[in-house]
Formats: sequence, C-alpha cells, structure tokens
Amino acid sequence: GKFTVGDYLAERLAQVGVRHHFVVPGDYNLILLDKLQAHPELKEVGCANELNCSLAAEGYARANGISACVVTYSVGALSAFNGTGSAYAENLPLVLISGSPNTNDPSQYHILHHTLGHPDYTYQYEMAKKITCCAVAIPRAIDAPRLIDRALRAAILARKPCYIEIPTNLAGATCVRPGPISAITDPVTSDKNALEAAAKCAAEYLDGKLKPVILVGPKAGRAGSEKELIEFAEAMGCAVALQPAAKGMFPEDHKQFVGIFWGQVSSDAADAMVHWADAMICVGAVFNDYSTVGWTAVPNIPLMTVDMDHVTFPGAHFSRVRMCEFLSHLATQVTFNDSTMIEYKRLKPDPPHVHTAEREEPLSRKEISRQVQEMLTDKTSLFVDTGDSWFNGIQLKLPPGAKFEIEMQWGHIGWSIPAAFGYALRHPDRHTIVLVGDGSFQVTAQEVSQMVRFKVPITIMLINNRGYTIEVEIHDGSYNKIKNWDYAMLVEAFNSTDGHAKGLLANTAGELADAIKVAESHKEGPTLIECTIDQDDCSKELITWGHYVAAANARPPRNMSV
Ligand SMILES: C/C(NCc1cnc(C)nc1N)=C(/S)[C@H](O)COP(=O)(O)OP(=O)(O)O
Ligand SMILES: [Mg+2]
Repeated sequence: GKFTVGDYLAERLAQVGVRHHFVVPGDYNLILLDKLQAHPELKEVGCANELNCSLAAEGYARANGISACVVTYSVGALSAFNGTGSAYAENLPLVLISGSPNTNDPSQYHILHHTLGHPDYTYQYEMAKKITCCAVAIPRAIDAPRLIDRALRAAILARKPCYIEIPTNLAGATCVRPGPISAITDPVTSDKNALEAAAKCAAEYLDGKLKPVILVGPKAGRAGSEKELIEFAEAMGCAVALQPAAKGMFPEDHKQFVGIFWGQVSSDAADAMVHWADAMICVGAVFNDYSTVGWTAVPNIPLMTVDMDHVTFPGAHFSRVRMCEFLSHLATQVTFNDSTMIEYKRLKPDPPHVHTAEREEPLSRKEISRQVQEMLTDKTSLFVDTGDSWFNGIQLKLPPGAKFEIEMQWGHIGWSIPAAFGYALRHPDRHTIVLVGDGSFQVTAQEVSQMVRFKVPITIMLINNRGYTIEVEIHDGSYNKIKNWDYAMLVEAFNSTDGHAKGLLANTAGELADAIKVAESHKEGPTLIECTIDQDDCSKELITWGHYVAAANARPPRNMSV
C-alpha cells in the first residue's frame, strides 16, 4: 500500500533504535497506532494510563537510550506530560507523540471532545514546548519528514525529550520515504580548538594541586561516558566520589571509589575526601537542594566542571567540548597523583557489622537491607523509588556489573513501577528489582498488570511503613497517613484467569527470606513482597537529610522592603 506519515514515523523510530513503543489509544491516534503496529521492528506495549505510559517510556529510555510514548490528544497528553517532565529532568530522550484534531477543524471553529471546549487547540503544543527540547506540530503531510527528523535529532543530541503532534487525518496521508538515518544520528564532535584549549586549562587548574578529587554526577552516565570516566580516573589516580543520583555510574569495587558524597549523609567517608580536596573535577554533577542536603553540602573550592557538551574552570568556559572525548583526551595528558587514595586508606571506615535477624524476629528496615544486599548480583538492575528506599538503596553495595536506577531530580513517587516495567522489556537479560514504599506504590500500582500481561519477572520489594515517612520526617501532618491496602492480594487480583503474579507478605525475617527464594525462582511474572516495618523505622540518613531539607524549605522570604 501507500507509504504514509505514520509509516515515516515508524521507520524513523525503528532506525533510531526503538523496539517497543508505549501507548494508550484514543480516537485521535488510532490510525497512527495502526501504522506503528504495522512496522516489523516495533512492538506495541499498552499501558493502563498515560502517566504510567510516559513513566514506562522514561524507564525504557534508561535501558535503550531512546523511547516512544504515544497518546491521544489533551486527556492523554496532559498526563503523559508528567513522565515527559521526568525525562527532561533526568536527561532522557523520550519521544512524546500525540494524536491531534483533524486539520479541517480549526478553520471551522469546531468545538471538539477532549479539548478545553474552545476552538483553539494549540494549547497542548505550547505546553509541550516548555517540557521538551523540541516540539513540532505537523500541519501538512509534506512537512512531516522535516519536522519529525528535526525533533528526533534534537532529542538525541540534547538527551532531552521531544514532542511530535500528528493530526488524526494526517497519520494515513501519503508521505515520502525517509532519507539516510545518519542525518539524524550522526554525533556532534568536539570543536578541536576548544578541546585543546580546555585541556590546557585543565593542566593549569591541576598544576600544583596536591589533593585532587573527582566528583561524578548523574549526567556522566547519561552522556555515555562511563568507560572514558574510568580511563580518566585511572590516569589521575585520585579518589572518585559519586553524587547519590550517579550511583552505579562508576564501579563501586574500583580501588579509587571512595563512596557516595551526600554531605552529612554521605557513605564510606566520601565527605571527608571531598572536604580534604584542594581541587575538584565535577563530571556531570548536579548540585540541587536534595543532593546538597538543603544547601549544606555545596563544595566551597574552585571547581573544574565537565558537562555533557561544555567544560568550565574558575575564569574560563569552553563550549562544544563533548564529555567522553574530553575525558579520554585528558587521560593522556594528566599527571598521576594518588595522594588522596593514600589518605583514604588511612581514614576509610571498616565495614559496619550487620546483625542477622533470627527468623522469628519482626522485620526491620536493616534486616530488609541485609537480605536485599544478598540478592544483588552482576545481573541485577535495582530501581529505588522516592522515599526511604532512596536512602536504603544508596547504602547498598553494588557488585560488579550491577546497575542502579534512581529518579532523584524529578522525584515522582511511583515512578519505579512503570519505569522498571519499561526497562525490563528492553533488558530481559537482567534481574530487575524494585525498592518502593507503600505510598509510592499506590500511585502507579496498575502497571503491575502490564508486568503480568507481558510476563515480566520483576521483584517488587514493597516497604510498608504505613504512610509517607519521608514527608513525616520533613514535616508531619494528617496528610502523611494513607489507607493501607492488602498489597499481596492486589497484585494477585491482576492475574484474573490468565496471569502469574505472586503476592507475598513478610512480617518476619524468616518470612522475607522464604519470599525472596520464591521470587528468585518465579519467572512467569512479577513477584511483590510486602515487607511490613514500624512506621518510624527509617534510616538515620533520612532523618538528618529531612531535617536540613525542611530548614531549606522554611527559609523566610527576603524582606521585600519597598
Ligand atoms: C508523598 C511523598 N512525596 C511528595 C510527592 C507527591 N506526589 C508526587 C507525584 N511525588 C512526590 N514526591 C513522599 S516522598 C512519600 O513519603 C513517599 O511515601 P512512601 O513511598 O511510602 O515512602 P516512605 O514511606 O519511605 O517515605
Ligand atoms: Mg511509606
């Protein structure tokens, strides 16, 4: 048959590496969904709602590098905006695609369903511009190639989401076939002069410094620079500390790893190394209120920062210097200096003694962490949702090859359920484990039904402390209470007559150990283990961190004396 706009989009998505596209149908996108479904390399994955659809695509982009979320106009897209915001905040190229009204409707001033009830339908496109690096609305079939290619290339280069709006009567309209995909995927390399000048500046910055430290942030992983980072670190010989959102982006068994730098809730004395340093090379670092513990842990020495496409020093900035190229170039230039590792050997704390609970002991947060630690292997991909799961997850030691996913910039409770689902579809070779609180789980629980439908064997460790404990530690109130669910029964309800989810309850250390054994041998679908702990059984790190974040939130407005 004829080649259409929908076929053009399908071919481009397949060419940039998409193999699953996440959808919720609606009458504005049905023809488009037919075209995507018809593409041999694309597998359609239906989601229970558009929030989960966009969060599943966000998780898929972590595994695949790029993802697609296809929704209907307005009622669909406005929910998908939330997962798109997460992709923006987390530097992930999620392609948000929305059906839209028939191109004849605007000029006829038609009032249409799903819209706000007036004949101006441009509001969605205007909103999408704010949460993507490139938003396009296709006015005619002839414009489709240019606009689709522009949006995809922008997203790939910026590692940010893009938005493509396709009117319902254009998806099936005749369109030319796409040109070479290199026009979209060919990378932008560093400017030679800028790279040389930045390397020279780095030499001057490091010259005479006795105690340099590398601080790795989340953008190091997103820039795909993990290999070059190790190369650079080994050429330097110095201590490597990670921000919490960067956990897993540098091997924790590496001899230069000195822990997670998170101010007063750092691990392994990483904060001592950061405070001892007289030079700090920040690679992909993000200093926000959460990673600086309410602004109490902002480095106070002049920094050299290596970002995804630029490098800065005290008094200098170099644009169009790609992180991976710069790090591998620097690795050939820098002088080896392991003074910080010599010092670290002196002050590295001994591993804490971990008490192993008796089988009949009521479950505690510590015992859960001890048993989860034992679950981790080189095949593990561990998702930690917003809550004390952040702190419990970040304290775990990742074995070589284990991967870690956290959404610390956007911080949407419930993200981990759809995101882990999307991720696991792309990585059936990995054992995806989720650490999620009861409050977070209640936000996106429906997506467990897709794990059942697609037989995805994810292990969900649901930490039931009866409410929003992070919020309790920041500032308590009645609003931090939630209605308790029978979580084990809920996930088994998703089975109906043809599913294989398992829901287990663990009140004691022994019950948890037994449940983990069941989960590890259950491959036909997800296993949820509800782990019950006391509502005040939270990490000391959460209490300290919550105290300073609450203080930062409480800063009085500067007196606006007129
Ligand atoms: C309500 C909220 N944050 C505010 C919030 C509200 N809405 C969205 C979408 N995202 C958010 N982070 C948070 S962190 C809860 O304590 C999470 O509770 P839970 O999942 O049960 O974890 P803990 O008990 O360990 O805190
Ligand atoms: Mg909770």
